[in-house]
Amino acid sequence: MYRILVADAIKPEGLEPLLQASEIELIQKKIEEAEESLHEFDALLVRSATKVTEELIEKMPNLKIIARAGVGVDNIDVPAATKHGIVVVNAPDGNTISTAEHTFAMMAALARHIPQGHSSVKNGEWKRSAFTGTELYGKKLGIVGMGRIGGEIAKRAKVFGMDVLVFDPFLTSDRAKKLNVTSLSLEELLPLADIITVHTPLTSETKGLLNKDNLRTCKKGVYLLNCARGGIIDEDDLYELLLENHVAGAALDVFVEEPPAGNKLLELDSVITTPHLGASTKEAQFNVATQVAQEVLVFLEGNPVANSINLPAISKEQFEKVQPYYQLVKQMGSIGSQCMKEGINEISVTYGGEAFHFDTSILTKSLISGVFKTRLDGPVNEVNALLIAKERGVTIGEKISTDAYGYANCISVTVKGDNRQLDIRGTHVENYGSRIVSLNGFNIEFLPEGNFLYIQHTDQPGVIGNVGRILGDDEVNIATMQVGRKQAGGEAIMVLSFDKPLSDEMFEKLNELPDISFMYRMSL
Ligand SMILES: NC(=O)c1ccc[n+]([C@@H]2O[C@H](COP(=O)([O-])OP(=O)(O)OC[C@H]3O[C@@H](n4cnc5c(N)ncnc54)[C@H](O)[C@@H]3O)[C@@H](O)[C@H]2O)c1
Ligand SMILES: O=C(O)CC[C@@H](O)C(=O)O
Repeated sequence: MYRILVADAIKPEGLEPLLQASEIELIQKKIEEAEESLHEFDALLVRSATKVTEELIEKMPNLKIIARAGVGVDNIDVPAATKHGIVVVNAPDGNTISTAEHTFAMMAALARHIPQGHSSVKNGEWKRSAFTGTELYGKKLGIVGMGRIGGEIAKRAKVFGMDVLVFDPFLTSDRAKKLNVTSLSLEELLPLADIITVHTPLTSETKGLLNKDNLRTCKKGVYLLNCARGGIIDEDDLYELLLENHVAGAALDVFVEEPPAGNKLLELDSVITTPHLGASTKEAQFNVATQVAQEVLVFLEGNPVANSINLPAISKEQFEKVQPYYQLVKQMGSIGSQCMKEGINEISVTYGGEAFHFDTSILTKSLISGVFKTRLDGPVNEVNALLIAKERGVTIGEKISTDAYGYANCISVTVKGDNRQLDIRGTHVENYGSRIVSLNGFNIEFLPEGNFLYIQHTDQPGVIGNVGRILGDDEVNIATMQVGRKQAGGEAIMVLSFDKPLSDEMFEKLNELPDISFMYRMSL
């Protein structure tokens, strides 16, 4: 049974996929109200009100996924979630249209002084000339951040007869051409635009992206809009430029502090505002709730998510290609870790054969998580595997090769410590399953599932018999046994599997046998 905490107001109809699922309990409570039971939740669903800090994450040791019903994840400490192995997903396009429409409504309201006119009439006035506005037609609209929302605004601006200038360092010339917009640097855009609207995420680079220094290069009388995140236009600088009438007016849906109690921008008539309503439509709220509900469900069922912030995005099609090897590499990592009784300096993997014509990075993450899972206490998974390896100074190598050692596909993993190294090879055969086919250069074949004993010994009569006898005397049943050697009379290996893990006592007894070089227990 998975327990999901819905901590913000998320549209209940959108949560239907989770409500319909079996083995899922959905609890709608604010964090403060759920304080006593935070440790029980597997998933957390939020909008922008809940601040998902590292402190909160630490109070939720069972948490596996954080879902943001919306686009911006600036209310979530993503690095902390990553460190704790928690997947973060969002709903990237469910509210695009609503936010673009809201921005457009704000633009029209700004240009025609609609909120001011509205208040004036309600106050019993009829001041027509005081609210003379400007047409949008023929004006130059500067869009800063040409992603999903920026793109929708550009389309609407074109229909209004506006000339669209955009600044986005990541915009390709192809997309600019398709949208029929002029791509400029910020320095080029600012002096040309009559109206500027920002649609970037809030990051360390975009905080204060528009400030008094560069806004002074704008035309006097420019209009500014921020329906993205508070702080992209520096609030103090904006206040100063509005007082000077250098900026004629600003439309703000978002603020650095929300609600913006005491914010001096609210004192100015030239500022029109809404309480972070960009995504507040029935349609957008249904879309984002459905998107994240589906993502959480898919994730809890063990399938790949499409909109993760801290995992490589992987499509269903891609996952079908990756899936057969996903568990195999994790088990190979686990074998490597359990057989290396010392610190690990290096993990390298080669994906051999025709099968690996896809992005193998998720497989490498699965391998690394397999290595560390048996060594670390906390959560270890594909989300934090690379970070854990980096923190421990472990070098990771990944190669693709055409050589599959006679198999259709073959994954070779080497785990190196200060003094030793272990080489493992595995393959996957359709309708047959995964097998380990070589350990330390010894050909062998076993299914990597269950409790194992790996014994390296001298190849001579009696060794296998002795092992069998000691186990038999203590009524330990051998489930399977595989042997391998490189040459007669040299070193050889045995891999035995048991229904239960081998006891310490039995391990010691076997270890005392003559002609045994070393042995390891593994649970896979
Ligand atoms: N007001 C609301 O209710 C509301 C609703 C939805 C989204 N938002 C905000 O709008 C933002 C944009 O949403 P989106 O769906 O268009 O996101 P998106 O990821 O599709 O687009 C963001 C664009 O910003 C660009 N960008 C990044 N850094 C930049 C920089 N330094 N300078 C210029 N451009 C830069 C990116 O290249 C990208 O094209 C979100 O991050 C969110 O914070 C607000
Ligand atoms: O939850 C909301 O209404 C705001 C969402 C919006 O800011 C977003 O980033 O998607």
